Amino acid sequence: MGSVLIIDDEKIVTRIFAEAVRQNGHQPLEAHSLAEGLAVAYDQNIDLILLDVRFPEGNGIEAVQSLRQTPGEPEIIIVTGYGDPDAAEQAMHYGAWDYVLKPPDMDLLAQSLSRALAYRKQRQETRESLSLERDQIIGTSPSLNRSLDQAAQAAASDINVLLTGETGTGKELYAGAIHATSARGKSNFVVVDCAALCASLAESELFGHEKGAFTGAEKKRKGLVCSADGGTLFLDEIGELSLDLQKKLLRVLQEKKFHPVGSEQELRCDFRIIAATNKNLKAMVEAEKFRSDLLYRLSAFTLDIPPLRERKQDIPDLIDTYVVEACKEEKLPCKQVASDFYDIATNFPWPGNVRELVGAVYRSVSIARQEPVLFARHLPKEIRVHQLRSEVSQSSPSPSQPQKSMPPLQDVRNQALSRAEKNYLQELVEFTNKDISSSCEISGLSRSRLYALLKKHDIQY
Ligand SMILES: Nc1ncnc2c1ncn2[C@@H]1O[C@H](COP(=O)(O)OP(=O)(O)OP(=O)(O)O)[C@@H](O)[C@H]1O
Repeated sequence: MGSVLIIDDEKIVTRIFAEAVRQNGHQPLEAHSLAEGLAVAYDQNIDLILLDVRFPEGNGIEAVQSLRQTPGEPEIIIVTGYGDPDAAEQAMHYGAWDYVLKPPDMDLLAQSLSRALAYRKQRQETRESLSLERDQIIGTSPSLNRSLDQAAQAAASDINVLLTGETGTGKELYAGAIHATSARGKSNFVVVDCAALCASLAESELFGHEKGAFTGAEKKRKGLVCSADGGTLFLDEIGELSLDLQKKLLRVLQEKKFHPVGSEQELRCDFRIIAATNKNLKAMVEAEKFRSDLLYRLSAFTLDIPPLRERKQDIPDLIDTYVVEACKEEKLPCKQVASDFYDIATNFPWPGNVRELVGAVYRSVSIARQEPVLFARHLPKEIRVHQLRSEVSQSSPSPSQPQKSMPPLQDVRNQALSRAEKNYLQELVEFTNKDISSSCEISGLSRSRLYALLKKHDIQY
């Protein structure tokens, strides 16, 4: 039996769907606005959501990602009275399971529902059996967990993997984890930064050369491809590879054979490729800047790593980890982190993702030097300015725009999350009889993070 949340502003619709869900042996829950739906999804462990599109407060499709990130990581079926192919595509892109038109054929809806629940059960079972050596990858958000599951699947096979995602999201980290977990984990992990390959020497760097093959080739040299024999060749920034090298790489991928520069002898190597890019390779193919046959070969398994702004709940753990690391490197005593530091860092959009956050933590630690607590004041100025600007613009509506009567979805989501967080902490403190060590153990929070959250919610301990 699964728990199915129906979010629709028309009560008659939620009632009809609830009855159908009950008849199929599942437990229905109803919500009549997106905000209410989000609050229920944060409070309860929901398996699947039937989601309407048009709400007085906004578009249901825009809420798919937020709903997918609630604790139950539910599957979502969009049920709408207004068929729109673009909206259907967008819904799939955001991770919806199905897109069904109203009034739905109840048998078909029931089929879609049970398939989604069966898929979910299977995913949970395989998640338990597959794991990834992810020691360095910090975070527990649902979207990070989903990408880790995919990485574990990739590690269990030997096919080529294409990692996509914005700069600084951790593509190299994932590549290393996939390699370490895979059957090739004991052999070499060879990193090639395609953006740094110098055009005239790129071929010899990749494939090696014979002595005297060109001016300056004083010794025979083994290339990076050969060093990856038995292991993994990680091609970072693959979108930067010239068309000429793309052609040569394609041949190597197809035949696993190549000639070092200036050599007649053909070498054979066995390696797996993991490539990474922050570019849109499909758009590059259309612009004839990337070979479609190479993209096809590389992307047997594609894994998109979400940007940090879509997994804000990982930010406090990342801060805790990197504060410890920065203090160690700077040979400073370890610092505590005040709640305003977490709050401002969590509100910042981090266009440079985790790399930018790590840089900000290091800068804050070095500014604070011997001071024992990191406050928001220690964060780089541009981050504090961003916070200030958003506070000022929220508190003073522009005179030319009528004041909105509905809050933005993000605010509603944050409030729902904050409420759920407070309830959880109150129950935790009660359950553990205010024992901080067991509270940390049960919640998985670090001591400093737990203290900060208790303080934030004004909970006595
Ligand atoms: N989930 C994470 N946990 C801990 N550290 C992370 C995480 N993601 C990224 N980092 C850190 O952020 C920095 C950037 O990561 P990485 O180089 O893997 O990103 P990238 O996506 O390959 O970036 P680019 O596209 O610019 O090459 C590194 O210091 C890495 O250790």
